[in-house]
Amino acid sequence: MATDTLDLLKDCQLSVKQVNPRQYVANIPQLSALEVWFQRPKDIVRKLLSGDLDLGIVGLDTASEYGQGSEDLIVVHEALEYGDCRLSLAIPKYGIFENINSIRDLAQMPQWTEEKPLRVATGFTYLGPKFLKENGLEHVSFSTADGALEAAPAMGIADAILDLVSSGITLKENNLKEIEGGVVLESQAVLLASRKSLLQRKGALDTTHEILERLEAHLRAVGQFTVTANIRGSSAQEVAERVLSQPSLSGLQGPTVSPVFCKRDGKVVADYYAIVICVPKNFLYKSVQQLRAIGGSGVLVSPLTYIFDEETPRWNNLLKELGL
Ligand SMILES: Nc1ncnc2c1ncn2[C@@H]1O[C@H](COP(=O)(O)OP(=O)(O)OP(=O)(O)O)[C@@H](O)[C@H]1O
Ligand SMILES: O=P(O)(O)OC[C@H]1O[C@H](OP(=O)(O)OP(=O)(O)O)[C@H](O)[C@@H]1O
Ligand SMILES: [Mg+2]
Repeated sequence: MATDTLDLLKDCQLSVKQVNPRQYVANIPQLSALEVWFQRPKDIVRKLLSGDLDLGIVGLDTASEYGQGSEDLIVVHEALEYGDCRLSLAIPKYGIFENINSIRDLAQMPQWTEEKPLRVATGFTYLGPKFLKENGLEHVSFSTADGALEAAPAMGIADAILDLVSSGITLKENNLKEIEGGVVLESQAVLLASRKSLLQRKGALDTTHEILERLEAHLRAVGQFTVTANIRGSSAQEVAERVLSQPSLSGLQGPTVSPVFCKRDGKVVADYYAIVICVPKNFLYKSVQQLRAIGGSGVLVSPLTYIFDEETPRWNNLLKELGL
């Protein structure tokens, strides 16, 4: 996730300057009051809790596992849109599990007793037991490892595993399957803060505000295109009405309509109007079709870099969360 994090910050014009890759401290020239430290994900959460870090970027899975519901940990941005994965329970496809397809089926298997519990291998020793208990699995024992958990059932070390799944390829290659109701949480990269830092450390809240604004402006923009087109019409009002009659053309705040002037018979007239709208990327083709349907021509599509709103909803949520 480190590379994706650096790429995201760069896209927000917050380039992290690291002297060399073996140095764990760096800076961001645009944010002079900030110091960047490269740490293992779990250590980032631990150091937020101990007060050694003010802000951190990790997966929600790591935040939940090592944050353990602490009141001092605040999720400032819950969807940085990378590091997508889920924490999920998986069992072998074969043997006694062949017809087990849900966590209910698993809980109802007669095999699990106090003497011979369901053996689960997981690195998530806080979330794992909590989840299985909440799902009615009484007789469970846990073992832990730092990686390659998918090997545990075939090695005879465990009956099930609880680990991160993204494409599902690792599970498939190891003859394992996920089951209905077995997802503990959906995860992606999040921006975390220490509540104490934001309330007590001078400048921490201002810096968080700036980072949050840049992240939101960038992430809002990546899903959109700016579309401009020329439309023949009798007035801006009439063109706007035609544009707004189409479901995919309303844009962020309705269309901008400007007259396109030309000189005819010595007079300056406007027969055409230029419209500018923002369009979600997945609606692009539909929007182009709708523009054509209302007489649009010369459709230009450009990427959007930032969308700065008046104020970001997440900033207001953060202030509320902090009681400010
Ligand atoms: N296969 C995956 N696809 C997408 N995201 C993943 C995947 N595996 C892990 N992640 C996300 O990346 C985060 C970091 O995982 P990763 O295993 O890369 O950390 P690490 O640097 O190896 O740390 P550690 O050594 O503590 O395991 C996870 O917490 C999770 O949010
Ligand atoms: O569903 P997939 O796309 O196959 O990805 C899932 C795998 O990715 C993670 O492992 P990682 O590569 O981080 O190795 P590790 O378990 O040794 O940390 C996770 O622990 C799974 O093993
Ligand atoms: Mg890992």
